[in-house]
Amino acid sequence: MIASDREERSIRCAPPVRVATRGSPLALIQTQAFIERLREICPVLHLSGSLVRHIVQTTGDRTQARSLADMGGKGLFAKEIHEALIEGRADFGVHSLKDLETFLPPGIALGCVLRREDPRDALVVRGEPGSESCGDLYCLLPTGSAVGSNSARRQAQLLHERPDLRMKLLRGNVHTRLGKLLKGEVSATLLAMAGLRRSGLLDVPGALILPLAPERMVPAAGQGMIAITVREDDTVLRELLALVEDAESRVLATAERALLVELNGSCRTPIGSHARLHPKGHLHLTGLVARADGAFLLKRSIRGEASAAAFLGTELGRELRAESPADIFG
Ligand SMILES: NCc1[nH]cc(CCC(=O)O)c1CC(=O)O
Repeated sequence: MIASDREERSIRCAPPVRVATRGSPLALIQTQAFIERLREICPVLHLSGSLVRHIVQTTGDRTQARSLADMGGKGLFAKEIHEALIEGRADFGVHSLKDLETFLPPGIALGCVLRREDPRDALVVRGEPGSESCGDLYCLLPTGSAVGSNSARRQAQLLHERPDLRMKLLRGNVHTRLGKLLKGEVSATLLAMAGLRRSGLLDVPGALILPLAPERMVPAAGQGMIAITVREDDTVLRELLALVEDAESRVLATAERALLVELNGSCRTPIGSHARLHPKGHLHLTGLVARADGAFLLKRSIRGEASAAAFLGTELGRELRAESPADIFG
């Protein structure tokens, strides 16, 4: 039984397996995490040459546009990776789930998600540990402080609490943004804990990292999850990915993304979507819709059976839509 199981698996992961990824430091770290999981399931992939990394430069990496939203938002980091799969140059694509468009192109499937890292956003402020004694995180920022962020979702939620803050665009990868903060270009920035943690940047002298509760700063759908894409018709590799999948994370991703499907907002509409599983198997989903200036902000939650993840996302999406001004998803 076990022997035949093994035999079957070794057939199913016949090398070489080619993994497409962006070349950013975080993308490479995430790709390494995927490769390690794959090798646990499929030891033959330890052999040299059995696993090939294919680095793809995406539109999102190339552009210096003012803001990614101006260029069409999400998917800008994924397009060339999808093309590599469709054209048969690679077998798997590695993505941050939150950067993956809501509707994948024909022929591309979401093969699996890996175990979720910390899904929270963090406010990162210049300062030394110990200076966060004021009781409330945001009070570290004097009135009128400049905060660097390109995310309409983060800006909206911060401005809703602190309309006095000034938002500045701050592009670049996690390292670049931290560098700009330390140089004094801005007083603070907002970053994903997952990116900071995976990049080993939780302990940077001069930068104080203050994680924000998901109820206060609702994360993006899929935040903290690595997603693997695969050709839809590649049944063999899809079965392999099913073994890599983290089932709980997939349930969370399903609920969070069903909300996006229902709202189908433009990439400029700030939308937050965050699911959690409670010990008795209940799923708790929080959704957020706002205007980028924070003047309008709507937050709602829903609870239900984890097996109804997609339904809960759709229901909460409907509720948010019904209560929002008609023009907000324009
Ligand atoms: N928008 C870029 C991006 N895409 C994924 C991450 C971090 C990892 C994750 O959230 O899964 C980041 C950086 C950030 O938002 O701070």
